[in-house]
Amino acid sequence: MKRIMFTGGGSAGHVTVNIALIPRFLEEGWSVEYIGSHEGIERELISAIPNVPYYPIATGKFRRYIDWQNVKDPFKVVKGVLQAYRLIRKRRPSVIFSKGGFVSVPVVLGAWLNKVPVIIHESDITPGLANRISIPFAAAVCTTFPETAAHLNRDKCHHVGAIIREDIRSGSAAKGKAFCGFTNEKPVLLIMGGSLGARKINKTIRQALSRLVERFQIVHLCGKGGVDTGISHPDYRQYEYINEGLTDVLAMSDLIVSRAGSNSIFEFLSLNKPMLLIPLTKEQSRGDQILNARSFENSGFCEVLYEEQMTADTLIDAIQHLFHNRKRYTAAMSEREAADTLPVVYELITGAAKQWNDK
Ligand SMILES: CC(=O)N[C@H]1[C@@H](OP(=O)(O)OP(=O)(O)OC[C@H]2O[C@@H](n3ccc(=O)[nH]c3=O)[C@H](O)[C@@H]2O)O[C@H](CO)[C@@H](O)[C@@H]1O
Repeated sequence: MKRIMFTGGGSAGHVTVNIALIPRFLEEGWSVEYIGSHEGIERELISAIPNVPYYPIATGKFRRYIDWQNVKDPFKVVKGVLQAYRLIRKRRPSVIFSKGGFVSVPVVLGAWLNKVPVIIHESDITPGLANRISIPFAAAVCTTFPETAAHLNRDKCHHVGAIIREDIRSGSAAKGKAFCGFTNEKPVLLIMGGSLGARKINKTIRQALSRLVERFQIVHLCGKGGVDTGISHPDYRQYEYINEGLTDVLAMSDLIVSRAGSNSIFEFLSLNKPMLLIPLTKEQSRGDQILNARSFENSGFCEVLYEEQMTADTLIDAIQHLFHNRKRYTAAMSEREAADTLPVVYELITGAAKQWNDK
């Protein structure tokens, strides 16, 4: 039986691309397995998919800052490489698909030592650290943005576009309203702080809440530990994270305020949802979300509010401005030609697997 192993984790953004691809491989009769970390979000998300065994391995973080964990983590990475090497030797996949995140580095090295081809996917304009380390060991790199080729070995690069789960358009606004218990006709504003939440956005939304609920019903995805149980209002719903049911919540939303994580913004784009993006700052990240947000802004798909300028007042102004101009954004988004990415990526991966098997 043809076997593919997926890897990637740490944040939902590093798993959702895999979740979009896995059904295609299962439908085509492949055996699909996943290598992730012991404690990352990927464990929970992948365990919910039937027929996909999950193998946890040790993993360490590659930090840009000083932390006592920096002493321990290289040992964890070495342990992870050994575990991944043994696992891949035993399971003998014909290809590995890596979405990135720290757990993917030991897997890519384990695959390379076993001479199993690796296909990488990069969601952002500039590659993340885990992918930068992994790319020399990979057969090919799929990119979401065409600009990414400028940062990589062009021979390995394939611009495929965003890989989005196929069910993203299947949501029902009525089910979303029932899920949230919304009963009136006010427009729905979705606040999404990225899969890991966003403390500053959460705080500012709550400062602006009494004014925002006058005009909107609000769904707030706050991230782990972000729910404030002291706030209760019939037009305000808070959740740490929604897995099942997110498509319905997206279908019901009229406007979205979000971080500029690549997967989320391409999902909003595919649904033509007017969006206000608040990218992570350069201090909080490598600046990838700023580039994502600018690219969308230049295409006329979104408005951007930089965190440094965000107060309750500027946030309310920006949301109102977006609401007034929502039709312009929806029109710009619906005019673009959306690529059918999944079949292209499927061909690329199966092509690499075939070449390896034919050797
Ligand atoms: C802090 C950090 O490192 N962020 C990075 C991380 O983003 P992060 O994982 O936060 O965000 P993304 O937007 O890329 O992906 C989030 C995914 O989670 C889903 N979702 C989110 C909330 C929820 O309640 N339910 C749910 O299903 C979204 O629909 C989306 O598919 O990876 C992205 C892609 O490499 C990068 O662009 C981000 O810069």
